[in-house]
Amino acid sequence: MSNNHKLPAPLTFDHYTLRPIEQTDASSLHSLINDWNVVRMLSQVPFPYSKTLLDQWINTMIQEMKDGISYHFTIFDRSFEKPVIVGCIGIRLNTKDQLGKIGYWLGQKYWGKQIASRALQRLSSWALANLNINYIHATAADDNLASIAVLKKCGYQPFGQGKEKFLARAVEQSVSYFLLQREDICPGKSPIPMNNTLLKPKKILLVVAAALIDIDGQLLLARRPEGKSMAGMWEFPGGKVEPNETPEAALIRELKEEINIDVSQSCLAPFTFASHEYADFHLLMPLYVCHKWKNVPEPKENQQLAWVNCEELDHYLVMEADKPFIPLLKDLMF
Ligand SMILES: Nc1nc2c([nH]c(=O)n2[C@@H]2O[C@H](COP(=O)(O)OP(=O)(O)OP(=O)(O)O)[C@@H](O)[C@H]2O)c(=O)[nH]1
Repeated sequence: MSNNHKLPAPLTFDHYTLRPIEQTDASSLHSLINDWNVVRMLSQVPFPYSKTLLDQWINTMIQEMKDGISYHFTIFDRSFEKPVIVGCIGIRLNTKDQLGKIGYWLGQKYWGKQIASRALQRLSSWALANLNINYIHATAADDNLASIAVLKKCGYQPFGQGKEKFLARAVEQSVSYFLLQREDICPGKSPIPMNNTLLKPKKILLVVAAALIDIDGQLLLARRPEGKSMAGMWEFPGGKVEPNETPEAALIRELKEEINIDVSQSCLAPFTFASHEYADFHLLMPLYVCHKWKNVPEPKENQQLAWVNCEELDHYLVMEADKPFIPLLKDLMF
Protein backbone atom coordinates (compact mmCIF):
# COMPACT_ATOMS: atom_id res chain seq x y z
CA MET A 1 0.00 0.00 0.00
CA SER A 2 1.45 3.41 -0.92
CA ASN A 3 1.92 6.02 1.79
CA ASN A 4 1.78 9.08 -0.36
CA HIS A 5 -1.79 10.34 -0.01
CA LYS A 6 -1.94 13.98 0.98
CA LEU A 7 -4.08 14.73 4.02
CA PRO A 8 -7.16 16.71 3.04
CA ALA A 9 -7.32 20.39 3.96
CA PRO A 10 -9.74 21.20 6.81
CA LEU A 11 -13.40 21.49 5.74
CA THR A 12 -15.44 24.31 7.22
CA PHE A 13 -19.13 25.12 7.65
CA ASP A 14 -20.77 27.83 9.78
CA HIS A 15 -18.42 28.25 12.76
CA TYR A 16 -17.26 24.63 12.66
CA THR A 17 -14.19 22.97 11.16
CA LEU A 18 -13.56 19.34 10.27
CA ARG A 19 -9.81 18.81 10.60
CA PRO A 20 -8.05 15.48 9.85
CA ILE A 21 -7.78 13.71 13.20
CA GLU A 22 -4.49 14.07 15.12
CA GLN A 23 -3.07 12.32 18.16
CA THR A 24 -3.25 15.60 20.13
CA ASP A 25 -7.08 15.39 19.93
CA ALA A 26 -7.11 12.17 21.96
CA SER A 27 -7.74 13.54 25.47
CA SER A 28 -10.65 15.76 24.46
CA LEU A 29 -12.17 13.06 22.26
CA HIS A 30 -11.80 10.51 25.06
CA SER A 31 -13.64 12.69 27.58
CA LEU A 32 -16.55 12.96 25.11
CA ILE A 33 -16.75 9.41 23.80
CA ASN A 34 -16.26 7.45 27.01
CA ASP A 35 -19.92 8.00 27.81
CA TRP A 36 -22.51 5.19 27.75
CA ASN A 37 -25.05 7.35 25.92
CA VAL A 38 -22.58 8.01 23.09
CA VAL A 39 -20.94 4.60 22.91
CA ARG A 40 -24.16 2.58 22.96
CA MET A 41 -25.00 4.03 19.53
CA LEU A 42 -21.65 3.02 17.98
CA SER A 43 -21.27 -0.58 16.86
CA GLN A 44 -17.48 -0.93 17.08
CA VAL A 45 -16.75 0.77 20.41
CA PRO A 46 -16.65 -1.07 23.77
CA PHE A 47 -17.68 0.46 27.08
CA PRO A 48 -15.83 1.60 29.06
CA TYR A 49 -13.57 2.80 26.24
CA SER A 50 -10.01 3.10 27.44
CA LYS A 51 -7.76 5.94 26.39
CA THR A 52 -5.21 3.35 25.19
CA LEU A 53 -7.73 1.89 22.75
CA LEU A 54 -8.66 5.34 21.52
CA ASP A 55 -4.96 6.21 21.02
CA GLN A 56 -4.51 3.04 18.98
CA TRP A 57 -7.60 3.81 16.92
CA ILE A 58 -6.37 7.35 16.16
CA ASN A 59 -2.97 6.01 15.07
CA THR A 60 -4.68 3.56 12.75
CA MET A 61 -6.89 6.30 11.30
CA ILE A 62 -3.88 8.55 10.67
CA GLN A 63 -2.16 5.70 8.83
CA GLU A 64 -5.34 4.93 6.85
CA MET A 65 -5.52 8.56 5.72
CA LYS A 66 -1.93 8.35 4.48
CA ASP A 67 -2.89 5.15 2.63
CA GLY A 68 -6.00 6.77 1.15
CA ILE A 69 -8.30 4.13 2.74
CA SER A 70 -10.29 6.32 5.11
CA TYR A 71 -10.65 9.96 6.12
CA HIS A 72 -11.45 10.79 9.74
CA PHE A 73 -11.95 14.30 11.01
CA THR A 74 -12.22 15.92 14.41
CA ILE A 75 -15.10 18.40 14.60
CA PHE A 76 -14.18 21.77 16.15
CA ASP A 77 -16.51 24.56 17.24
CA ARG A 78 -14.66 27.78 16.39
CA SER A 79 -17.07 30.11 18.17
CA PHE A 80 -14.91 29.98 21.32
CA GLU A 81 -11.64 31.84 21.71
CA LYS A 82 -9.87 28.49 21.60
CA PRO A 83 -11.68 26.06 19.22
CA VAL A 84 -13.44 23.30 21.16
CA ILE A 85 -13.60 19.64 20.08
CA VAL A 86 -17.21 18.45 19.87
CA GLY A 87 -17.02 15.09 18.07
CA CYS A 88 -15.77 13.09 15.19
CA ILE A 89 -16.84 12.13 11.65
CA GLY A 90 -15.21 9.86 9.11
CA ILE A 91 -15.58 7.87 5.93
CA ARG A 92 -13.96 4.56 4.96
CA LEU A 93 -13.63 3.72 1.27
CA ASN A 94 -14.44 0.59 -0.62
CA THR A 95 -13.30 1.74 -4.05
CA LYS A 96 -14.01 -1.66 -5.65
CA ASP A 97 -17.73 -0.96 -5.15
CA GLN A 98 -17.27 2.82 -5.44
CA LEU A 99 -18.71 3.07 -1.96
CA GLY A 100 -17.82 5.06 1.16
CA LYS A 101 -19.05 4.11 4.64
CA ILE A 102 -19.67 7.13 6.84
CA GLY A 103 -19.92 7.35 10.63
CA TYR A 104 -20.08 10.17 13.17
CA TRP A 105 -20.66 10.94 16.83
CA LEU A 106 -20.86 14.04 19.03
CA GLY A 107 -20.28 14.55 22.75
CA GLN A 108 -23.63 14.49 24.53
CA LYS A 109 -23.55 18.17 25.46
CA TYR A 110 -23.37 19.07 21.75
CA TRP A 111 -26.49 17.15 20.70
CA GLY A 112 -29.53 18.96 19.34
CA LYS A 113 -27.61 21.85 17.77
CA GLN A 114 -27.73 20.70 14.11
CA ILE A 115 -23.97 20.03 14.23
CA ALA A 116 -24.27 16.40 13.13
CA SER A 117 -26.43 17.15 10.10
CA ARG A 118 -24.25 20.05 8.93
CA ALA A 119 -21.06 18.01 9.42
CA LEU A 120 -22.61 15.04 7.61
CA GLN A 121 -23.71 17.27 4.73
CA ARG A 122 -20.25 18.83 4.50
CA LEU A 123 -18.31 15.56 4.55
CA SER A 124 -20.75 13.78 2.20
CA SER A 125 -20.53 16.43 -0.50
CA TRP A 126 -16.76 16.70 -0.13
CA ALA A 127 -16.37 12.92 -0.36
CA LEU A 128 -18.57 12.48 -3.44
CA ALA A 129 -16.78 15.35 -5.18
CA ASN A 130 -13.22 14.37 -4.32
CA LEU A 131 -12.90 10.65 -3.56
CA ASN A 132 -13.19 7.73 -5.92
CA ILE A 133 -16.71 6.77 -4.83
CA ASN A 134 -20.21 7.00 -6.22
CA TYR A 135 -22.32 6.21 -3.13
CA ILE A 136 -22.16 6.69 0.63
CA HIS A 137 -23.52 4.11 3.00
CA ALA A 138 -24.54 4.70 6.64
CA THR A 139 -25.92 2.50 9.40
CA ALA A 140 -27.98 3.57 12.41
CA ALA A 141 -29.26 1.52 15.33
CA ASP A 142 -33.06 1.40 15.12
CA ASP A 143 -33.39 3.13 18.49
CA ASN A 144 -31.06 5.95 17.39
CA LEU A 145 -33.90 8.18 16.23
CA ALA A 146 -31.76 11.33 16.26
CA SER A 147 -29.22 9.82 13.87
CA ILE A 148 -31.94 8.47 11.58
CA ALA A 149 -33.45 11.98 11.41
CA VAL A 150 -30.01 13.46 10.62
CA LEU A 151 -29.44 10.98 7.79
CA LYS A 152 -32.86 11.63 6.26
CA LYS A 153 -32.38 15.38 6.53
CA CYS A 154 -29.13 15.08 4.56
CA GLY A 155 -30.83 13.20 1.71
CA TYR A 156 -29.79 9.66 2.74
CA GLN A 157 -32.41 7.14 1.59
CA PRO A 158 -33.35 4.10 3.70
CA PHE A 159 -32.67 0.90 1.79
CA GLY A 160 -32.99 -1.98 4.21
CA GLN A 161 -32.58 -3.37 7.67
CA GLY A 162 -30.37 -5.89 9.37
CA LYS A 163 -28.69 -6.86 12.59
CA GLU A 164 -25.21 -5.90 13.75
CA LYS A 165 -23.21 -6.69 16.83
CA PHE A 166 -22.84 -3.63 19.09
CA LEU A 167 -19.78 -4.16 21.30
CA ALA A 168 -20.88 -1.94 24.19
CA ARG A 169 -24.38 -3.45 24.34
CA ALA A 170 -23.02 -6.98 23.78
CA VAL A 171 -26.07 -7.81 21.69
CA GLU A 172 -27.11 -8.15 18.09
CA GLN A 173 -28.88 -4.88 17.46
CA SER A 174 -31.49 -4.13 14.76
CA VAL A 175 -30.14 -1.49 12.42
CA SER A 176 -31.34 0.47 9.40
CA TYR A 177 -29.17 1.05 6.35
CA PHE A 178 -29.09 4.30 4.38
CA LEU A 179 -27.57 5.28 1.07
CA LEU A 180 -26.69 8.63 -0.46
CA GLN A 181 -26.13 8.90 -4.19
CA ARG A 182 -24.63 11.85 -6.02
CA GLU A 183 -28.05 12.64 -7.51
CA ASP A 184 -29.41 13.14 -3.96
CA ILE A 185 -27.22 16.23 -3.54
CA CYS A 186 -28.63 19.09 -5.60
CA PRO A 187 -26.98 22.29 -4.49
CA GLY A 188 -29.38 25.20 -4.43
CA LYS A 189 -32.24 23.26 -6.01
CA SER A 190 -35.55 22.23 -4.51
CA PRO A 191 -36.95 18.85 -5.53
CA ILE A 192 -39.00 18.93 -8.73
CA PRO A 193 -42.65 18.03 -8.21
CA MET A 194 -43.66 14.86 -10.03
CA ASN A 195 -46.56 16.37 -11.97
CA ASN A 196 -44.26 19.07 -13.28
CA THR A 197 -41.85 16.44 -14.62
CA LEU A 198 -44.58 14.45 -16.26
CA LEU A 199 -46.72 17.16 -17.82
CA LYS A 200 -44.47 19.97 -18.91
CA PRO A 201 -41.93 19.55 -21.70
CA LYS A 202 -38.46 20.02 -20.32
CA LYS A 203 -36.42 23.08 -21.04
CA ILE A 204 -33.73 22.42 -23.65
CA LEU A 205 -30.32 23.47 -22.37
CA LEU A 206 -27.71 24.16 -25.03
CA VAL A 207 -24.22 23.38 -23.76
CA VAL A 208 -21.01 23.10 -25.81
CA ALA A 209 -18.03 20.96 -24.89
CA ALA A 210 -14.58 20.10 -26.22
CA ALA A 211 -12.65 16.85 -26.50
CA LEU A 212 -9.12 18.24 -26.24
CA ILE A 213 -6.63 15.64 -27.49
CA ASP A 214 -2.92 16.26 -27.05
CA ILE A 215 0.01 15.19 -29.17
CA ASP A 216 0.30 11.87 -27.25
CA GLY A 217 -3.34 11.02 -27.99
CA GLN A 218 -4.50 11.79 -24.43
CA LEU A 219 -7.87 13.34 -23.74
CA LEU A 220 -8.55 16.04 -21.15
CA LEU A 221 -11.32 15.38 -18.63
CA ALA A 222 -12.47 17.77 -15.90
CA ARG A 223 -14.06 16.75 -12.58
CA ARG A 224 -17.11 18.72 -11.46
CA PRO A 225 -16.11 20.47 -8.23
CA GLU A 226 -17.92 20.45 -4.90
CA GLY A 227 -20.88 22.81 -4.88
CA LYS A 228 -22.03 21.99 -8.44
CA SER A 229 -24.71 19.45 -9.23
CA MET A 230 -23.24 15.98 -9.81
CA ALA A 231 -19.97 17.04 -8.17
CA GLY A 232 -17.28 14.41 -8.61
CA MET A 233 -18.41 13.25 -12.06
CA TRP A 234 -16.00 13.72 -14.95
CA GLU A 235 -16.96 15.77 -18.01
CA PHE A 236 -15.59 17.61 -21.02
CA PRO A 237 -14.60 21.24 -20.53
CA GLY A 238 -17.28 23.60 -21.83
CA GLY A 239 -20.49 25.21 -20.67
CA LYS A 240 -23.78 26.86 -21.50
CA VAL A 241 -24.27 28.89 -24.67
CA GLU A 242 -25.44 32.36 -23.75
CA PRO A 243 -28.21 34.22 -25.62
CA ASN A 244 -26.93 35.65 -28.93
CA GLU A 245 -23.73 33.63 -28.73
CA THR A 246 -22.64 31.09 -31.35
CA PRO A 247 -21.71 27.63 -30.04
CA GLU A 248 -18.11 28.14 -31.16
CA ALA A 249 -17.82 31.54 -29.47
CA ALA A 250 -19.32 30.04 -26.30
CA LEU A 251 -16.81 27.19 -26.33
CA ILE A 252 -13.85 29.51 -26.92
CA ARG A 253 -15.05 31.66 -24.00
CA GLU A 254 -15.66 28.70 -21.68
CA LEU A 255 -12.26 27.14 -22.44
CA LYS A 256 -10.57 30.41 -21.53
CA GLU A 257 -12.64 30.86 -18.35
CA GLU A 258 -12.41 27.27 -17.15
CA ILE A 259 -8.91 26.13 -18.13
CA ASN A 260 -7.19 29.27 -19.42
CA ILE A 261 -6.45 28.06 -22.94
CA ASP A 262 -6.81 30.05 -26.17
CA VAL A 263 -8.48 28.24 -29.03
CA SER A 264 -9.26 29.60 -32.45
CA GLN A 265 -12.49 28.72 -34.20
CA SER A 266 -10.66 27.01 -37.09
CA CYS A 267 -9.27 24.46 -34.58
CA LEU A 268 -12.73 23.33 -33.41
CA ALA A 269 -13.99 20.38 -35.46
CA PRO A 270 -17.62 19.34 -34.87
CA PHE A 271 -17.48 15.68 -33.79
CA THR A 272 -20.82 14.48 -32.43
CA PHE A 273 -23.55 15.62 -30.06
CA ALA A 274 -25.50 14.47 -27.01
CA SER A 275 -29.27 14.75 -26.70
CA HIS A 276 -29.99 13.57 -23.20
CA GLU A 277 -32.93 13.85 -20.82
CA TYR A 278 -31.96 14.78 -17.27
CA ALA A 279 -34.54 14.98 -14.46
CA ASP A 280 -35.09 18.72 -14.81
CA PHE A 281 -33.87 19.66 -18.32
CA HIS A 282 -33.05 18.21 -21.70
CA LEU A 283 -29.40 18.60 -22.60
CA LEU A 284 -28.39 19.30 -26.18
CA MET A 285 -24.62 19.33 -26.35
CA PRO A 286 -22.44 19.52 -29.46
CA LEU A 287 -18.98 18.05 -28.84
CA TYR A 288 -16.04 19.49 -30.78
CA VAL A 289 -12.66 17.85 -31.16
CA CYS A 290 -9.66 20.11 -30.77
CA HIS A 291 -5.97 19.22 -31.20
CA LYS A 292 -4.44 22.68 -31.08
CA TRP A 293 -4.55 25.40 -28.44
CA LYS A 294 -2.32 27.92 -26.72
CA ASN A 295 -1.25 27.68 -23.03
CA VAL A 296 -1.16 24.67 -20.75
CA PRO A 297 -4.66 23.84 -19.44
CA GLU A 298 -4.95 24.78 -15.76
CA PRO A 299 -7.99 24.45 -13.50
CA LYS A 300 -9.46 27.92 -12.96
CA GLU A 301 -12.66 26.83 -11.23
CA ASN A 302 -11.41 24.52 -8.50
CA GLN A 303 -11.94 21.47 -10.71
CA GLN A 304 -9.52 18.55 -11.04
CA LEU A 305 -8.12 17.93 -14.54
CA ALA A 306 -6.86 14.62 -15.89
CA TRP A 307 -5.13 13.66 -19.12
CA VAL A 308 -6.49 10.23 -19.91
CA ASN A 309 -5.38 7.69 -22.47
CA CYS A 310 -7.58 5.31 -24.42
CA GLU A 311 -7.22 2.39 -21.97
CA GLU A 312 -7.89 4.53 -18.90
CA LEU A 313 -11.06 6.14 -20.23
CA ASP A 314 -13.40 3.45 -18.88
CA HIS A 315 -12.18 4.03 -15.31
CA TYR A 316 -13.58 7.55 -15.19
CA LEU A 317 -17.18 8.09 -14.14
CA VAL A 318 -18.46 10.45 -16.78
CA MET A 319 -21.76 12.32 -16.87
CA GLU A 320 -24.67 10.20 -18.09
CA ALA A 321 -25.05 12.30 -21.26
CA ASP A 322 -21.38 11.78 -22.12
CA LYS A 323 -21.38 7.97 -21.98
CA PRO A 324 -22.14 7.50 -25.72
CA PHE A 325 -19.08 9.64 -26.52
CA ILE A 326 -16.65 7.21 -24.96
CA PRO A 327 -16.53 4.47 -27.66
CA LEU A 328 -16.42 7.12 -30.40
CA LEU A 329 -13.53 8.89 -28.71
CA LYS A 330 -11.67 5.64 -28.13
CA ASP A 331 -11.80 4.99 -31.90
CA LEU A 332 -10.51 8.49 -32.52
CA MET A 333 -7.69 8.23 -29.99
CA PHE A 334 -6.56 4.72 -30.92
N1 LIG B 1 -19.43 21.32 -19.68
C1 LIG B 1 -20.06 20.16 -19.72
N2 LIG B 1 -21.32 20.06 -19.22
C2 LIG B 1 -21.91 18.85 -19.26
C3 LIG B 1 -21.24 17.70 -19.81
N3 LIG B 1 -22.08 16.65 -19.71
C4 LIG B 1 -23.22 17.07 -19.14
O1 LIG B 1 -24.19 16.39 -18.87
N4 LIG B 1 -23.13 18.41 -18.86
C5 LIG B 1 -24.19 19.20 -18.23
O2 LIG B 1 -24.38 20.40 -18.92
C6 LIG B 1 -24.55 21.49 -18.02
C7 LIG B 1 -23.35 22.40 -18.23
O3 LIG B 1 -23.54 23.57 -17.68
P1 LIG B 1 -22.33 24.45 -17.12
O4 LIG B 1 -21.07 23.68 -17.10
O5 LIG B 1 -22.35 25.74 -17.81
O6 LIG B 1 -22.91 24.76 -15.75
P2 LIG B 1 -22.81 24.01 -14.38
O7 LIG B 1 -24.01 23.20 -14.06
O8 LIG B 1 -21.52 23.27 -14.38
O9 LIG B 1 -22.76 25.18 -13.35
P3 LIG B 1 -22.83 26.74 -13.55
O10 LIG B 1 -24.17 27.03 -14.17
O11 LIG B 1 -22.72 27.21 -12.15
O12 LIG B 1 -21.66 27.11 -14.41
C8 LIG B 1 -24.52 20.93 -16.63
O13 LIG B 1 -25.82 20.69 -16.20
C9 LIG B 1 -23.79 19.61 -16.83
O14 LIG B 1 -24.26 18.69 -15.90
C10 LIG B 1 -19.93 17.84 -20.30
O15 LIG B 1 -19.28 16.91 -20.77
N5 LIG B 1 -19.38 19.08 -20.23
